[in-house]
Amino acid sequence: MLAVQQLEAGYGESVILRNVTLEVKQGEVVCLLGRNGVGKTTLMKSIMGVLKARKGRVTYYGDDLTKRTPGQRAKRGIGYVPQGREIFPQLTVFENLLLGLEASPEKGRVVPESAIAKFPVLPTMYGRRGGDLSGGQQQQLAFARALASQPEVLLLDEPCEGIQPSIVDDIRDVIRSIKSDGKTAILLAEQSLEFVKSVGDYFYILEKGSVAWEGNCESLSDEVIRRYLTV
Ligand SMILES: Nc1ncnc2c1ncn2[C@@H]1O[C@H](COP(=O)(O)OP(=O)(O)OP(=O)(O)O)[C@@H](O)[C@H]1O
Repeated sequence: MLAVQQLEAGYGESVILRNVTLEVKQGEVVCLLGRNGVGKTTLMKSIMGVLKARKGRVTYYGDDLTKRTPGQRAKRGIGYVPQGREIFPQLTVFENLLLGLEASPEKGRVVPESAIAKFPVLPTMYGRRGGDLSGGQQQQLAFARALASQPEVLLLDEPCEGIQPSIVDDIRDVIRSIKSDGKTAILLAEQSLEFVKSVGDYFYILEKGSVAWEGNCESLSDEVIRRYLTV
């Protein structure tokens, strides 16, 4: 459903991604792996349209999104949980959630129960400012905010980074439950191989901004890990 074809992207004079091609299918969790700085976040931003592609294409059900704005991509069904979460610190938890509805194709709806039910802690803190939440709570809020528009594709950029183990487990359960409904595709940038193996179906490894290896998560061998992922 989501395809990236021969994508090139970068910042200023520097080219970060070169000739990246990948595909994310409905009901699958596709993992994006690679050492620090290889371009995982840059790829996420390019798919979302926060960063413009210099070459290549991003398509969704065959529809070319490459020239579309991030808002248009969100309305088309792509949800994004950025690295670092990007919660609005001065807004309340509830207001942060309402902002997720801005990406919804139909305006004026309420935040769907399905988004909230996955994070039962959030309704207990609706009136608190986003900036006063712990990192793990902010991550849950960012995730629920992305789910508010009921996306068909979810881009998750290192959702477990700096998060306490109990919340990592909660996030794993949420990803599994989304996967089990079979409707949503997930692209997950992740450093933890244990996490990848517990939720992932397919993986792509980036090295120097290009896809260096890909395969089913069960086939992720120690040799591939040593060659492309060990620091
Ligand atoms: N806004 C920016 N301006 C210039 N260079 C940038 C910018 N953001 C990232 N880079 C550079 O692009 C390269 C890829 O960074 P990116 O954040 O995409 O990697 P990553 O694989 O997500 O790394 P990490 O696992 O550490 O998050 C790095 O060399 C980084 O320094």
